[in-house]
Amino acid sequence: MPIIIEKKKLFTLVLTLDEKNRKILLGMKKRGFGLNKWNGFGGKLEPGETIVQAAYRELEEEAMIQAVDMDKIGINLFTFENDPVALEVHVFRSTEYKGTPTETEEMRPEWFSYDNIPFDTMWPDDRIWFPLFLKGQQFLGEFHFSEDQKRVLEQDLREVSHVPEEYDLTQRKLA
Ligand SMILES: CNc1ncnc2c1ncn2[C@@H]1O[C@H](COP(=O)(O)OP(=O)(O)OP(=O)(O)O)[C@@H](O)[C@H]1O
Repeated sequence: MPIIIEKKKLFTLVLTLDEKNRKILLGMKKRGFGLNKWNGFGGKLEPGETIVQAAYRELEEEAMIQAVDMDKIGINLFTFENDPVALEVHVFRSTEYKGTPTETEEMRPEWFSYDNIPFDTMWPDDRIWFPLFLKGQQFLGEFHFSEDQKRVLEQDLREVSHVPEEYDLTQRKLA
């Protein structure tokens, strides 16, 4: 079946690392899309906001911390069987922050060792691209999901030396 994209929605996803202690901050999603999964912090853009602004804002709203640094490390394009709306998720890596991670209405934050990331309770694409993310390698990913959002049916992940401003849909690998 061809993968048809009629529309895409932009999202951010920020993952905060404690590189010295090889730990990553994840949040348990308490409501909405991705409920009961561990994930980074992020969400949709607000009107008039840039992708980077949205990344800082969502981290602050959901984990109550302020990133000091933030590097865009990759973009993942998610599609779902029988759904023409693609999610374009801009992934950021942050290694320094101010404040204390605190539980909010949306997320319960917790630190995990790099060797003990709870992939079984995360989006199934995460275990595929996290290895590149953790070592700081920039990437572009495409993941096509089953209609029930439980399984990755097709995937393409590549390393890049520059992450573009937006995903060029004409260069898609899965189509
Ligand atoms: C399909 N595979 C996926 N794998 C990993 N991460 C995924 C994902 N699909 C979406 N994501 C992320 O999940 C968050 C949803 O955010 P979401 O709660 O919908 O956004 P936002 O906070 O704006 O919503 P509300 O304010 O509650 O409406 C957001 O970070 C987005 O990047």
